[in-house]
Amino acid sequence: MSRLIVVSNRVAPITEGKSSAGGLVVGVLDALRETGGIWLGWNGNIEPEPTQQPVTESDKNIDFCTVALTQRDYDHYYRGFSNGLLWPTFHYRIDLSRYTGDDYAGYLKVNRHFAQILASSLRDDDRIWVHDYHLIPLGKACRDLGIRNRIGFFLHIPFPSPSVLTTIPPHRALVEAMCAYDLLGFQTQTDVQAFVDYATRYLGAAVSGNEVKIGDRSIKVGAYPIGIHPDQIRALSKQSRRSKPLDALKSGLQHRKLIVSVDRLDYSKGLVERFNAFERLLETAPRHRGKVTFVQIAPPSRQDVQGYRQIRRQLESTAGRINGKWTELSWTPIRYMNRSYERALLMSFFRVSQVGLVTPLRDGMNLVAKEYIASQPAHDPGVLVLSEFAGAAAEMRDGALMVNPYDVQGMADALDRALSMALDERKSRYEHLMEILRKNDLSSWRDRFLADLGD
Ligand SMILES: O=P(O)(O)OC[C@H]1O[C@H](O[C@H]2O[C@H](CO)[C@@H](O)[C@H](O)[C@H]2O)[C@H](O)[C@@H](O)[C@@H]1O
Ligand SMILES: O=c1ccn([C@@H]2O[C@H](COP(=O)(O)OP(=O)(O)O)[C@@H](O)[C@H]2O)c(=O)[nH]1
Repeated sequence: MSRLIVVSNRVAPITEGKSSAGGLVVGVLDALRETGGIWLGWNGNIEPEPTQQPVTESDKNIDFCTVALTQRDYDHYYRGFSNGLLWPTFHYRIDLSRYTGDDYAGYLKVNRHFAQILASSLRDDDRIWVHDYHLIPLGKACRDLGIRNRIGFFLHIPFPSPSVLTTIPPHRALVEAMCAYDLLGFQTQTDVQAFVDYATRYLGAAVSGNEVKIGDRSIKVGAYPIGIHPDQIRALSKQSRRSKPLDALKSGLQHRKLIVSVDRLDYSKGLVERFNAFERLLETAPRHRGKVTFVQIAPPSRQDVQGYRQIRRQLESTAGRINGKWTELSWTPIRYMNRSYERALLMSFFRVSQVGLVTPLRDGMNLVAKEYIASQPAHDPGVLVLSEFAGAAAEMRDGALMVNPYDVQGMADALDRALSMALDERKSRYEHLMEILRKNDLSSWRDRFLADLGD
């Protein structure tokens, strides 16, 4: 039978239950658990010499094949080109992006290395599914080694419009490399359109239906919004209902309402704007003072990449300023935590909250938005306040309260509306959203992508 080989920079921790604060790992692990397969990627370690032979650990039906990176590769490939240039640019933060030729060379080198590792154990009928911006040139590197298997690529982050993409010096080489894949998957139709716009304008592509023709190559493109397993999340949200952390959260609340947010500590997530919106709510709707607590869980991420330390300092000072001004002896308005929690616990926090506040400035999808809804009790659901710039907005705009994350007053108004919403309206919004989450669940993401990739 044909094997499925998944390749991504980050690979799930093999220990069940260990928290992993990133949507790619969460989504791919859940999807692979059902089909089984091989998952190749970086093990998160730095070693003096490049790994020639990946270490394989098997867990049930998945073989995890991982390699270490050298310090130099980590600096140029992960920290430099991937997270110092591609991440900010693809999230429209060209002010934060830094290009160097050495980073680009290191990025290509690691991609070639991954291709060699793949080539060494590949069977003719294996299907290869490559994930995310770290590995854009992997398909081309495979083709250069003579690999003819079906290879699909899924981008978890937004694909920027051509005017932003072209700020990347090797933009043309990057997009040409994408054309080595048989199928290109994006989170939303907006991302697909941005890719098609670039391909037609800069590469002379002709588009017909979901096929993009460039020279003698024909590539399928499509939107495959990543989902969750809503019923599993629902079950998870109830699993920790008697846990100590949940008890501690509830006893700290003292029956106040709860607004909750969970994000990696990333400048793309709009945290400062969100803190300011919560303060604006306290200023403009005084009835909420002392009556609502905002819990922000923000595990540190990519702390050695420029831009991330700055956002951390900025947030600490914003939270300190707001709490300094508004805290009373018996109430702290913002609880800001730089730590991660196991997913089951997070879901139980969502379940007891009244509002899920998800307001990224840009986001490929944002699984937290989907998990928030799936965790709600059907008889008394909370309200999702969602940024129009999250990929999740394409599916969830009719059930969530939509906001522009740059509009502090607009977000404060949405919070006020969410906190005051009548039960009937909350229920009908929740039911509508659950229907969508069930229809576009994680299995359908995987199955649609693999069906289009073909054998
Ligand atoms: O691996 P890290 O550098 O620690 O970063 C964590 C992951 O962040 C990004 O996740 C994205 O994928 C999610 C699932 O599709 C999506 O909902 C979210 O909007 C994206 O930001 C990144 O794309 C992953 O490669 C990282 O592993
Ligand atoms: O402390 C944490 C914080 C986040 N997550 C999970 O990490 C994922 C974050 O994915 P999302 O798509 O929202 O954003 P990303 O971090 O991938 O940009 C979600 O499944 C969260 O439940 C977690 O397990 N523990």
